[in-house]
Amino acid sequence: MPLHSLLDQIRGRTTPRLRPEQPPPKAPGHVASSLGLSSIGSTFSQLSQSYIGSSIKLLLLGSLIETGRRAFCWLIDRFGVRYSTTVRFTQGDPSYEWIVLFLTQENVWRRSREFVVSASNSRRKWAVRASSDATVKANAEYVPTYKTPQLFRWRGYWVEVKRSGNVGGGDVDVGPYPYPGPYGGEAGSIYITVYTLDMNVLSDLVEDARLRYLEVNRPNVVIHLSDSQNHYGPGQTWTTVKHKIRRPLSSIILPPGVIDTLVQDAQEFLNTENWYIEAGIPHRRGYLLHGPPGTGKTSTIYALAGALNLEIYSLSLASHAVDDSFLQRAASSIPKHGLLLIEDIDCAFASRDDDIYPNHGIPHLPGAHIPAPRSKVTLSGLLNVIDGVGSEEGKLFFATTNHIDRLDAALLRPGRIDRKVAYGLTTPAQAHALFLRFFPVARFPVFADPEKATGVDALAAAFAAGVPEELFSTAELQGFLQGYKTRPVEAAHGVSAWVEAELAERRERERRKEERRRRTPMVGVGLDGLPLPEGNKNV
Ligand SMILES: Nc1ncnc2c1ncn2[C@@H]1O[C@H](COP(=O)(O)OP(=O)(O)OP(=O)(O)O)[C@@H](O)[C@H]1O
Repeated sequence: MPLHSLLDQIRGRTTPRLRPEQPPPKAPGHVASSLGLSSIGSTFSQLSQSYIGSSIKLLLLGSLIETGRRAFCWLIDRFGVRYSTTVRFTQGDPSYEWIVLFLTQENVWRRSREFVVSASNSRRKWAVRASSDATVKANAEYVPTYKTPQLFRWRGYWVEVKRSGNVGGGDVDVGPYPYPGPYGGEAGSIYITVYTLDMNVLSDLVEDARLRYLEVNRPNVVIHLSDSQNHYGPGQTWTTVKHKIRRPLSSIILPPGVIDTLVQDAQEFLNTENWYIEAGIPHRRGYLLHGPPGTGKTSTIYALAGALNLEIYSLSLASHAVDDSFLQRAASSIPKHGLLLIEDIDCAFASRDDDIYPNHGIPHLPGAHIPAPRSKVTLSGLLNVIDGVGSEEGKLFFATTNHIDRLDAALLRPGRIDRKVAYGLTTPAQAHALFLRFFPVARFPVFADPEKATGVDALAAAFAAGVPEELFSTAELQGFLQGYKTRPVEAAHGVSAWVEAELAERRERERRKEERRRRTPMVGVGLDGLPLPEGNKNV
């Protein structure tokens, strides 16, 4: 160690020694500014280093999270697609009714938080009762708006239910079911998703829904109606469902054997599908019930459907919404063993004299010409439907008419109409039976008429004798008897006077009709030889 350094150490002071490589000291002012800049610079560089570092870290973290989220969604999607099955039930299809009932029974919407309150409706099945108080129950129902998806357990599986479809303008559910109803809007759909690997679970669920529906409707006949083409938008056909209490076959009063033969025939048809297949004959059967109004044609079909457990799909060709393509669609959406009913089938092919002698209940003004309604359905369109073109087999087809003579021979040929059943005005035997249906012996004392010591059977005979043979329909007699629900004696004695009054009224109606016809200016003679009223020149 050099001597001066050693001396410095001994003195206890250290004098900075300039190393030869260090730059010479600068002026005091210059040093200060140099020192400030460098600290700012270093602070800035430190800051920017930490900022960029944090940003990068954040970026990495965000990317990691997003990637994780996407991977998770992907997994969920994969899981959803692979391990769940979804089906859609669209309103207008019969299966929609099954699922509505099923969900109601499962009380799926009990956690709904948005309701439309409505007055009680005996037909509504789709409501939640908010109170256990019987009087409240009877007066108001809470119909869920069904917006939120609901999860529920069925036989140990998780099932999710969702609903779609707008509700005609406002978001209000109207009518007995949670779908738009006659207020427009698209058809409602219900989506059911079952979370399971087993595909059969879903079909089991649908079958369960169907069986419950059949069970609930056992005391009823289910009638699907096709009100209008645009009811729920294109594709929707059977838009309304009605439930009628099943009518016993014995309540239909017809000549002996008529109804039994009909039921046996339909039952045999349903039981012999294989025979039809082996014989190469299309498995369908057509029936035409014809005769005057009010003689029991429709009642027979309802009672038969009830006895054979069939659902009725009824449509009217008079509706202007029904054309060939609609008819085809409607017929092909009827499930197997459904009964297609076309009432008043002749109205599709109105004859020329309809304009002169309207039977549609439209009062004719003197001299006025009101054209009879014409259907948009063509004969060939109707024949295609009856032939079952494009639709499943195993269906019964029933038609009714008051004018069999107006029907085209092509429509009546076997294979289309296999059985024709004629209905007539009431015979004395039918009048007798009708009286006893109103006043059964069991409910009325042995001597219903104590003065003459006669029972209801004798009164029924007197009633039948007072009704001229085949002049009145059963519906007309039923109307008369309804005025005497608990008074068989008055009913039996009063029928002759009623008959007189009815016949006098008919004569008067005929007279007025004849007079109107005479006053209506005629312009020629139609192809059928009948006079044509003004406005009918081109017919
Ligand atoms: N043969 C019958 N047996 C029992 N009830 C009958 C009979 N005919 C008519 N009725 C009663 O009359 C009413 C009308 O009957 P329904 O509608 O079956 O007659 P319809 O022949 O189909 O008439 P339309 O040709 O006008 O459609 C029903 O209430 C039904 O109970």
